[in-house]
Amino acid sequence: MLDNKTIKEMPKIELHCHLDGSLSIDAIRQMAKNENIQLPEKDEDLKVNIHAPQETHSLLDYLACFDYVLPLLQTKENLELAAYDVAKQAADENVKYIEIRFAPMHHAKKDLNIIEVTKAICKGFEQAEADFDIKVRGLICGLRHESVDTLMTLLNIFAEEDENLISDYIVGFDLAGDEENFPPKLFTPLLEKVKQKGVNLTLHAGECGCAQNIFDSIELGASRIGHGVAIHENPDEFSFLKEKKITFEMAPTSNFQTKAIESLELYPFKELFDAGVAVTINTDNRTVSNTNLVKEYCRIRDWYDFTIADFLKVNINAVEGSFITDIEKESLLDKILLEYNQLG
Ligand SMILES: O=c1[nH]cnc2c1ncn2[C@@H]1O[C@H](CO)[C@@H](O)[C@H]1O
Ligand SMILES: [Zn+2]
Repeated sequence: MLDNKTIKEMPKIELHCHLDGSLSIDAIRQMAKNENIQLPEKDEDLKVNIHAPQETHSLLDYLACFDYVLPLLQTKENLELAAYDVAKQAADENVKYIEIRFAPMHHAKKDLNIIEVTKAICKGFEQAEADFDIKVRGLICGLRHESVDTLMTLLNIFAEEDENLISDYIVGFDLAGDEENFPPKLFTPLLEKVKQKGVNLTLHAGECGCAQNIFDSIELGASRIGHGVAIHENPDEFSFLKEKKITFEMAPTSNFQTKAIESLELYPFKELFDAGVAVTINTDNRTVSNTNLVKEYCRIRDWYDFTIADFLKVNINAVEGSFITDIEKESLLDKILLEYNQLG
């Protein structure tokens, strides 16, 4: 069986990681200091607030855990620090390319507008790229409980053509939050606009037991699906998903925590992989799920006895599904192939 050291050394690509769910304890403490906000002194006490319990009752329970850090994420300085911090953690896990997603509206509760929020986060990405061997891009999350009219304003971020930092770093759009009460079809007018603008689309879907949300999301233009766990109900559709080259962004720890799936026997990762569907491995939320990408790879190894070649395939899937240009994909692929060839 593959050892942990080799897994740590493997070059990795991560497509599904939330900024607000992935802050290190050091960064949280620094941000609180910047804002004069008191936190519990002991890390043990702080962790109770920032990690979701191993067993939450539902996705909504899990989502409640994000509230704690949001008051810290309302200034340019802290947003830049947060973006840098998450990219740094990923670089430490030998992630070579990461797409970090965030909901601008979560961070525009005080003085900043959504453009200022986005710019500050992109600055953090830029600094991380300068300091570490990692390429970082950002995705904009719309929150499903917001009205379509409100969410439409997020598309202004993609109109900032003369704003180089934003157009260089922001590569796609997503809908996150309460999938059960706000299924994809509600957002048809919004997603039509996303399509018209030629913005890449990934959607959280099939995290609440409803496989139809996956098919609706694809119909509405998503080339990638966040989690997609409910697809286990529809094995007959795997060939359709393969043909359509739909990328599944799965996150083992999170998927069990949110009750997206009840048992390992039902978890569709391996069936999708064997059917040639483009599955990928992600953290979702390093802090809320108390994980990192090395731990997620170890889980997959333990469950399915994955080999280096299997992990390479998963990473090729991730490169192909990423929202960078074909030329960038080629050079990223060359880079990771070189490192894989030097392993074990
Ligand atoms: O697994 C998930 N499913 C749905 N929404 C999520 C998940 N993880 C995080 N968020 C939501 O995305 C927002 C922006 O990062 C977070 O604040 C949280 O509400
Ligand atoms: Zn997510």
